[in-house]
Amino acid sequence: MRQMIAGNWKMNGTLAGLAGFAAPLAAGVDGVDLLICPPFPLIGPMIAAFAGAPVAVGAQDCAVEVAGAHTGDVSAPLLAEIGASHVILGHSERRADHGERSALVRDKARTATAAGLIPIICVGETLAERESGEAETVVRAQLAGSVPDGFAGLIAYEPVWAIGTGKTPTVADVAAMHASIRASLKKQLGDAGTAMLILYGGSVKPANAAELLAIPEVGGALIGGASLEADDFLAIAQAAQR
Ligand SMILES: O=C(CO)COP(=O)(O)O
Repeated sequence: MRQMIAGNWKMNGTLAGLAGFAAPLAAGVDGVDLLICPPFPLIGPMIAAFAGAPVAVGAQDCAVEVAGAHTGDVSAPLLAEIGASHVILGHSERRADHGERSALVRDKARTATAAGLIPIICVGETLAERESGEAETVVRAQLAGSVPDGFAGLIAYEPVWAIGTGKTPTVADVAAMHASIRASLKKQLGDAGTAMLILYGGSVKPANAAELLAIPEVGGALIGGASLEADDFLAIAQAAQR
């Protein structure tokens, strides 16, 4: 299966830095889908910087409503209109910082899909949940709540304790979680759940990418810190399975 290497810039990046970031990535990486999700104001300029390059540009969130009196929110139809292809939904930082619950993530996924965006729904357990042996139960519940019927998008498994910490789960733990997510998706979505890409996210770096990306049912990576430097992002993409 063709893997996707996606960057989540979070609240990082500058307009001044875009051209320097885009140039080394402009040729793409054969056999691998590339996506960068910068902050909202950089989406349009990044699409322009990657014009003609095989690199998609997406958003990190969208509103559940399509338009109206929602100060500070950004609508999925507008994101689609300016050329965004994907939208990350339910990232643990949005669940933690903005109180986003799974039901809202599910409704945002419906709105995004209707607008023509491809959602990437994030799930993942906290350290306390992992240490108490509840990781798979927590993630199953997040999937049941966040993934709408008929969903056509991607899932990203991001253990909260691995994000920005330099810690990663063991290969066996990633394999077990991705197998569990696959089983949930098949149960919820039938055939559509069989081929859906399940990305791994959390401290993916050039040094550990090959090992993580070779794990069965890992369909690619969602990368925070290491997506900010083109060389690191490219090195991770080159480690992807083809
Ligand atoms: O949250 C992440 C991507 O969405 C992962 O972030 P890091 O790669 O910085 O750990």
